[in-house]
Amino acid sequence: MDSEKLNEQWRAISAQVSSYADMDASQVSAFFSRLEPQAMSDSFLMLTADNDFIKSWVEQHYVEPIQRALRDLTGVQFVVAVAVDPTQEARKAASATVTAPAAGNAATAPAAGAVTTPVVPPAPPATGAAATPAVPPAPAPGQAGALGRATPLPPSSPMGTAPLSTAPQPYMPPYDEAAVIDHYSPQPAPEAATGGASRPSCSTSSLTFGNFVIGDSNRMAYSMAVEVAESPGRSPLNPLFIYGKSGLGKTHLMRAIQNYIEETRPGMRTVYADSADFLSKHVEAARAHDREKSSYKDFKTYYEEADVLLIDDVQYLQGKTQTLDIVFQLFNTLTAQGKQVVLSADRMPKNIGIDERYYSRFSAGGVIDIQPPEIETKLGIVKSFADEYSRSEGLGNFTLASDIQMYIAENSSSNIRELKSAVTKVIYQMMLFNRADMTVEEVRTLLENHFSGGPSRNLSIEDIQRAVESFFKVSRSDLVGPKRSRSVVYPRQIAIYLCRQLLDLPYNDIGKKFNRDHSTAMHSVASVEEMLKDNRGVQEEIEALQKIISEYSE
Ligand SMILES: Nc1ncnc2c1ncn2[C@@H]1O[C@H](COP(=O)(O)OP(=O)(O)OP(=O)(O)O)[C@@H](O)[C@H]1O
Repeated sequence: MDSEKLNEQWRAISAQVSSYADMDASQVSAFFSRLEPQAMSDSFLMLTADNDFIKSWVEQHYVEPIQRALRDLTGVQFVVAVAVDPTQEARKAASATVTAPAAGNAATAPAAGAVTTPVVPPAPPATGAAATPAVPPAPAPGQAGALGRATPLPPSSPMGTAPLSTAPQPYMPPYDEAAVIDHYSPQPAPEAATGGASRPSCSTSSLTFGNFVIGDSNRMAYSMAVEVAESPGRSPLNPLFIYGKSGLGKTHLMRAIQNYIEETRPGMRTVYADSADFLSKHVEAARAHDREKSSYKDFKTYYEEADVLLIDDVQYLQGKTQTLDIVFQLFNTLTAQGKQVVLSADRMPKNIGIDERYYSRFSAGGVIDIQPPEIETKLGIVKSFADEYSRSEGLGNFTLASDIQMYIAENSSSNIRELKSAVTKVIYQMMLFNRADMTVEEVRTLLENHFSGGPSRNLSIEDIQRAVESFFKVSRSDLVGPKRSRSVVYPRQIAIYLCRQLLDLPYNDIGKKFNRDHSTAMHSVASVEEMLKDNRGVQEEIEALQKIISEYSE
């Protein structure tokens, strides 16, 4: 079978799997993007996965639905084999650690036009009492579609010094075309659909799966968290390591796992520890040890007896060797007994600056990042938070006007804390002065100094593309087109890098504006970061470009 036919067949099989009521179409789509069909005969289908983790996940969760789809489509019982293709992994090298399975559950119906509705696990196999909790309402419609919008420039953005005029011949680094990851896709990829099902929420904390708004930026992390909550201690998600910048929802997911388990498996002991808190308790226990021998033992026992241990923000332990050793011992003790460990950090394990034996063990299970939220996700969070706030404050039928919601979503940075506090501020103002009819202009004035982006929130991807085009003398059609010559690839990578640094947008959104996919955008950023480490020419160009671009946003 030629490859075109094979791909066509695979698409039909994927569509069939997605159509099953017990499958979450968006997760199937996200997950199957990590698979490639290699061969198909009358009763045999061979697939390759990015890596071992994906392979074993597919074997556990998707081989049976694929066989079912094949049976439904052909009437024949197929054998489905999955192998690992290291080339595939290499092509997606930039996303090597973003290997995420999906919880095999249906999703809540999406709000019209929005892509931000929580995916939710079905009631887990309850080991104790615990009725399935009430389902909170799904987020209301957001406004769909890509918004070519103004986004903030981080206040800390380095502004360089080299003026454009001093760089008549832009520097070009050595170029190896074969090594370029470049998935050119001028046709926008179809939006992943979200299915529908009931979802749990937990009463013990406000941070639950039920009020976690899902978008492309966090769907996989959410799915993995759900999977862990449903089946704690099961490989391959033990340990689970969630990473991402501040305020993107790592703690929310960890607490949601904890709450879900506490509610559905009352016999299990879950322990959540913030690393800073863990460190101070450890220091305290070590000090008290001289006076009272049991104190250190008590400290350790508290964690050792956990069935599920969640340690948040482990980057905080960098350089704290003794505490890290304790974490590592606990980690080994618990995982060896099949107890679940969940860790989080603001960066991937290998970038934390800890001993290799730690980070390689921490990376041994599921490693997943949370990306900055897309505009639709932010909108979903604004809406959901406003609803939650008005419910908890007993504000009755209060709603936040859609233009105000959009204003906040568009202007807040990726840190959801900033977004939430903007909503609180607006609602508070409305209530305090009995001004439910506040206009978006008034909200703009109220929030004038609230957002961290400052004046550069008027910057867009197009502004950066324009600056890069004139700097490197390339045309827009080349910058976003299929060409892979060195003179085009390098400026394209720089432009993508700058978009990521200055606009704080998800890779997917950036990739789309360059007709590229998420992994190509990620790879571009990783390549430039690599060059920046020791290449003065590249550093100077980036500085010069940042200076030019900063003028656009003044
Ligand atoms: N997808 C989401 N849906 C709803 N609320 C969210 C979402 N993501 C984040 N939040 C909210 O944003 C706030 C910050 O999230 P959280 O504390 O989980 O971030 P974090 O990634 O752990 O940050 P840090 O690294 O600084 O600890 C919380 O109030 C959380 O509930």
